[in-house]
Amino acid sequence: MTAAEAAVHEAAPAKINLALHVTGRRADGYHLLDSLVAFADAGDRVTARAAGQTRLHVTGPMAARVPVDARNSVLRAAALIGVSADITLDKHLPAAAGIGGGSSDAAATLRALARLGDRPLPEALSLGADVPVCLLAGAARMCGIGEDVARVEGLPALDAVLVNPGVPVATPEVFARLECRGNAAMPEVLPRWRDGADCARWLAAQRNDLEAPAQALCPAIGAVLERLRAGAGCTLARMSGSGATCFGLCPDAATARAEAARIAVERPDWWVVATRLR
Ligand SMILES: C[C@](O)(CO)[C@H](O)COP(=O)(O)OP(=O)(O)OC[C@H]1O[C@@H](n2ccc(N)nc2=O)[C@H](O)[C@@H]1O
Ligand SMILES: Nc1ncnc2c1ncn2[C@@H]1O[C@H](COP(=O)(O)OP(=O)(O)OP(=O)(O)O)[C@@H](O)[C@H]1O
Repeated sequence: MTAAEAAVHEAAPAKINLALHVTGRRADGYHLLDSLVAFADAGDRVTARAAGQTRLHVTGPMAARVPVDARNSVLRAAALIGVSADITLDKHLPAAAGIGGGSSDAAATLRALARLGDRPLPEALSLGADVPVCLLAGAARMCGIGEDVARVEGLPALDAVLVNPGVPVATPEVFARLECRGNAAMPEVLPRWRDGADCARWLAAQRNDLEAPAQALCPAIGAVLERLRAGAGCTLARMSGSGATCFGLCPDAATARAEAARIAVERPDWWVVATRLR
């Protein structure tokens, strides 16, 4: 088998918290969550080839934003699974952006190295609270501190615009600024949404409890939400994770592309993509 044939590719899609309710706090300071999570068709890409020693190469438009040493979530994941490989991370997602870039890269690395080394997937929570849901990489309800993940069947595909203002936001600082830590969970049983519009209406009654503390820390989030709401195309605009990326839901792909084009012209310094969440 040639080296090219031995290459294993895994997508590392952006994680979007369609709703993120903070329902409590554990004694160790970690917060209890109830979150509806979907994944975009935009993301990073991990390629791994068998090698005697693990090496990481980072390429792509966002490569300069991530560490290339042992702090990189890809190398942390490789160490956890214990399979050595030559790994390329093609980085397209902004870092520290609330869309789980590092977590999705870690999950993609685990999937790739499990295939390459014929190993079972290890317990992933030790790599970060978002890594278990990123291992699933499909619509899910995430509870506990992130370890309790259940696939959600029947989430309609949602056309969306993702917008990041280029300001990194540190997740611990956002959680630390939360004023209320005992908020209501989502309904115990999720509805059967008829279509994307029905889902967007339901989501409008849910929340991201981290939006206010993140906005206090990073006022650019307010500007992003304001731009998403300025056009007629988005039926719902909300922040993902601990920010600063926000998403706008649109009735169809053409509207998402048009809204993305409008915002990219208004704010050429922002990261803007039209995508589909599922
Ligand atoms: C905000 C979310 O992105 C929502 O999906 C995640 O809960 C955060 O996931 P993550 O970045 O993978 O989180 P980790 O790297 O494990 O934790 C970063 C920090 O966020 C805080 N943290 C994270 C998850 C959680 N359930 N409660 C917390 O309080 C803790 O201060 C922790 O030190
Ligand atoms: N592969 C990676 N991609 C992005 N960031 C990484 C990576 N490895 C390590 N990091 C570091 O992790 C930190 C968090 O980045 P990440 O993109 O995972 O945050 P996030 O999008 O806020 O994640 P979450 O939504 O899980 O909170 C950054 O400060 C970055 O330096």
